[in-house]
Amino acid sequence: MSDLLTVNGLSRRFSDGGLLRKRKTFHAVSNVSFALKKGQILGVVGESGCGKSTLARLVLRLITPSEGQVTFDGVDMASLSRQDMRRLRQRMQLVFQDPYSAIDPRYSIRDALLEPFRVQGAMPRSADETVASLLDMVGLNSALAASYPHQLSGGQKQRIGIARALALNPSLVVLDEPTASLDVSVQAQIVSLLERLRQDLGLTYLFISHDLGLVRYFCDQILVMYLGRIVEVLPSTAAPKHPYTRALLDSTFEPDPKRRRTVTRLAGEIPSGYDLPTGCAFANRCPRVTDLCRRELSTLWSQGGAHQVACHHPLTAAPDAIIDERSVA
Ligand SMILES: Nc1ncnc2c1ncn2[C@@H]1O[C@H](COP(=O)(O)OP(=O)(O)OP(=O)(O)O)[C@@H](O)[C@H]1O
Repeated sequence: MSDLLTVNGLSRRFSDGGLLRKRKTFHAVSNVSFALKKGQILGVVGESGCGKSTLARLVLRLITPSEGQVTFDGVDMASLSRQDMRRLRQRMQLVFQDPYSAIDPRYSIRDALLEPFRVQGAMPRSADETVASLLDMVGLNSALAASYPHQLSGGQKQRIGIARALALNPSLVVLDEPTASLDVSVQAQIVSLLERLRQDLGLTYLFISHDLGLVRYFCDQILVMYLGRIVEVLPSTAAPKHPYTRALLDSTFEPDPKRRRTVTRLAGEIPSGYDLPTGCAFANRCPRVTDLCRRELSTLWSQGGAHQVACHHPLTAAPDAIIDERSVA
């Protein structure tokens, strides 16, 4: 399987609005590299503010990188003219977290679904048929075409958001927390819809979430981000080796009491992105920290196969072996 998307040494810094001499630089994404194969689902996980959405916007070139390169299907996106970029955009689409703000409340569902064609200046010959087939694709009745967003439930709106993203037949879909604003039962329906669409349409997903449990269930490969950097790259079935990934996993809900583990609460504050520490950014919260961690940042190093970790003292025990005795009734 060939790579659809490759990202090399991608960084993005933001300057605050201070006067020139006092201006401070915020490191939102630092030196991120990965490859995403056609047909695969890559999860990007981390706490709020770790740079997930900035990474998504960089990949889609909605913002330009401070450094680094994004290659889509063999084409360096920085080399494209505006017109070529517009053409390429059809092949990479974004599904937003908040379906409420993603659809203009003044548009009927029909108009919302036809908008991508209008923007590209390529209206379909039979607009009604196109709208009906998009609605059918996401499991909605074609009668909804005449409705307005306020008449729809959150789940229905997210289905419209997905249909709109798929209208122009993209290859890559970036899903930015697509289920975060939905009820748990609706979340499960949206995840299974996304899985069916991926199989039926041969889509490739970049799936952004703060929920490691969901990412492990849905994705093939996972990138774990902490303060703008990748701290671990792991296949979804692998046991985490970075203490941060471990702590994220421990904080997810495990319905099976036999597999339930001790919940480790992360102590300490996330350092500021204005003032990155020299060593590991997780050092002040890490139970395994040593002087080496405070002094030197570990590069990502191989743990066998596709598994890589940026940690001087990676974990060795399998996670599910660590069971909280108190929770086993
Ligand atoms: N245009 C901007 N100017 C200044 N800082 C920004 C800008 N965009 C993002 N940031 C900062 O970069 C950091 C990363 O933000 P980002 O939205 O990528 O994180 P995230 O992991 O997606 O968080 P969340 O899950 O809360 O959406 C945040 O601290 C944010 O304040």
